Amino acid sequence: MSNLFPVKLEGALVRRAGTTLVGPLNLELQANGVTVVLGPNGAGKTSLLRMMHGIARLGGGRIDWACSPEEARVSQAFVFQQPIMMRRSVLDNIAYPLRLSGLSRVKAKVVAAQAAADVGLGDMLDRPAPFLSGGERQKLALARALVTKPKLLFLDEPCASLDGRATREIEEILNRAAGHGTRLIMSTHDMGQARRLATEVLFLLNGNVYEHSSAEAFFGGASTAKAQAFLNGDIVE
Ligand SMILES: Nc1ncnc2c1ncn2[C@@H]1O[C@H](COP(=O)(O)OP(=O)(O)OP(=O)(O)O)[C@@H](O)[C@H]1O
Repeated sequence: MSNLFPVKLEGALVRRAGTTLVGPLNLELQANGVTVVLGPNGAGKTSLLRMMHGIARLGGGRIDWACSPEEARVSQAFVFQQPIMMRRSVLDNIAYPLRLSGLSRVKAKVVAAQAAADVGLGDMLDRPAPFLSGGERQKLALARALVTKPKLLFLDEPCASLDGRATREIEEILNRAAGHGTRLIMSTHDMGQARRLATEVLFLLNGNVYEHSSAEAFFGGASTAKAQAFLNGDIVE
């Protein structure tokens, strides 16, 4: 259970060069579950996640967490589609956020080694991150994000361009994290993944939330024609 929630967005938007990328959005998310953000290319999925995480500047409106903004900031992490790694070992990459949070070098390495083992990288501790495969790199990104035990984890298409096996392994890690109480908000283009992981769906179109419903309701028959067309694999604009 997380004390960041409910989070309320009121008129929240992101602008870039005079264009509104996402919003204005009114949205309330509750403490439990896995929110999957769906929508066609350019719908604003990445912008929404970045706005909520505070790495895209709020150009209007507000985002109110159930805790202070500072507490919300330190309680969340973000996994990017193309994770940025230090050109150092797997262990050093995972230990880095722990060192930043003040843990001693020795303690950080012990905790990081366990986190690496938890995502299946236990036998690659000394391998330089640039030498990892795409799937291994994404597991490293997850270990690095989860090692500080965030209450909320954003993921932007975490399995894009990964094969079925790597995707399954990543989903197992995400399920475990969710089971341990980490709130997940993620975008994906993989409808199978959305069905497997989502407890609720945010369907975005043209920078706005077009549908917000339980996964059961959404996949059972979306309530808007455009969401249903998207589910059917049609081109939606
Ligand atoms: N830095 C930027 N400057 C200008 N426009 C941008 C910028 N980043 C995104 N956009 C535009 O904002 C809109 C929303 O982009 P966003 O990446 O949030 O969509 P998305 O749903 O994540 O798309 P995709 O599925 O293709 O990743 C798009 O039209 C995109 O071209």
